[in-house]
Amino acid sequence: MGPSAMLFRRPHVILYISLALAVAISALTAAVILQMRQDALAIARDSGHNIALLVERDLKHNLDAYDLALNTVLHAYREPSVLALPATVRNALLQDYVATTKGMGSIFLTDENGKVIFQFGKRMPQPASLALNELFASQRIAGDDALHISQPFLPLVEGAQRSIAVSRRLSTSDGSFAGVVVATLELDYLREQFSGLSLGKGGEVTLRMLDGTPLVRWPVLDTPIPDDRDTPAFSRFLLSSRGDFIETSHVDGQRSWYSFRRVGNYPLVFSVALPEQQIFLRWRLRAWTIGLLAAGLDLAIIGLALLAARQMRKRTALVSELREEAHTDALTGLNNRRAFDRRAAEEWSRTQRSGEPLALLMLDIDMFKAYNDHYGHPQGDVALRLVAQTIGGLARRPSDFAARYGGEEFVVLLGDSDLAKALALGEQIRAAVQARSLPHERGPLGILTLSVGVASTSECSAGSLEELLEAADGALYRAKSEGRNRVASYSADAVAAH
Ligand SMILES: Nc1nc2c(ncn2[C@@H]2O[C@H](COP(=O)(O)OP(=O)(O)OP(=O)(O)O)[C@@H](O)[C@H]2O)c(=O)[nH]1
Repeated sequence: MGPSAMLFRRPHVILYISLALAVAISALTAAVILQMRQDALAIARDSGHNIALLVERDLKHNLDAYDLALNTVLHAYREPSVLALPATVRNALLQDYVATTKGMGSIFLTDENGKVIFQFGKRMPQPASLALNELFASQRIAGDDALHISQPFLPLVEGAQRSIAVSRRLSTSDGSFAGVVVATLELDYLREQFSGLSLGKGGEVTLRMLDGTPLVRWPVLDTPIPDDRDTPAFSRFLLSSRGDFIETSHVDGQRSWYSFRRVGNYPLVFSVALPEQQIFLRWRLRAWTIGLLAAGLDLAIIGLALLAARQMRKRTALVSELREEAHTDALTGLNNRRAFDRRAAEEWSRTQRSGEPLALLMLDIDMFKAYNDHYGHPQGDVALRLVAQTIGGLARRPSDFAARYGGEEFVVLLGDSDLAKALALGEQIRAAVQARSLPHERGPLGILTLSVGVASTSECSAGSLEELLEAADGALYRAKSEGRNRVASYSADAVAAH
């Protein structure tokens, strides 16, 4: 049997195959969607890293330049030969050094009393109006001349912008306080730098001091930059010099992907936050599209398989119906002549091999032409059905095979039956038909009867199926000629007459 024939016999197999296919498609789709999600996160992560890295390097570079400017001024004022120069020449010289720093508000140097000795910049702070008293006081008591970054402040100068001050302490040779050198950095400059970053919708960058003081945020908020020093996100900034993590923002309650870096050795931390919703926005759209397509495909496959299975079942039912019809006599419901021929040939071969006897009954309704003529053809059909029913009801063993041989003639094939058994069944059938007492005016007894011819290989030496048929037919002829309504065997001695 070929694979397609096997499928036709088992339509549920196609359903199982389609289900397996649908499951495989779903699993593959889920794997692709998950991979795409990871890719989306990886892209956001990379872009966060890159932004943090580039900005951190730029900030560090800028602060290093500030430090260099402070040191230049500092060293110049420790150098007697520079100090000997006229103030205008000295200042012009120094200006050239410090003018390269970006975002510079101003740079100035004071003596130990806060008196400005050198100053340069767009907005010159007046010593009396310095909002840097605190810085000055803390540098006075500081034990070293390390770089100090101040809290943000607004210089008391017209047009000044929020700034931070980067300062170093001037010490005399014995280490006592000799003044400060201070450079102010306008935070707007940094904001401007940050504004050029491409962060996507909802993304933000923030520069904070390590004590949590926010300095610059982009995009700019309408409200002051939220102080988030007590948030879980900020506490993670303190754990290491760089890293990334997902955390819920305390500002808008959104989960965001954070990437952060400390700015060199300065007490500053720069962070990038990209909202998770935004990171997965495109992925979500694609995932839905792919997911729906896959679901549609699954449904189509299962639907088609259901349809095909239904068609196959219909076809199988039709085929068996046709097969049944091809072997059944339409009028009586008994096996037809073709079915008999096939079965008889099979049985003949089987008994030839096994040596078991094979018997045959030929049955013919008596004076049926007269019955038809008298009662009409339709009633003749009724009688035929009744006789067929009687024969079928008695030839019930699995090895019995009853068929309509043609017209008003029937046959019964009896596997593993000798003549005695066959005669007994013939007699049983004859008696049963007689017992029905169907009126037949022209019949031998005034009721419908039949004659039976019997032959069995146990008694006759039939060399072929045809010879066995001929023997049974001959016996039937004898039953008819000897008066009808009787059973006769192929030999004259075995006739049972009634
Ligand atoms: N109603 C009906 N009659 C059928 C059918 N097939 C055959 N016959 C009739 O059966 C009759 C057979 O008659 P005959 O072969 O002459 O034999 P008989 O009249 O039975 O006489 P004996 O066999 O000698 O007893 C014919 O009249 C056929 O028309 C059928 O399907 N339906």
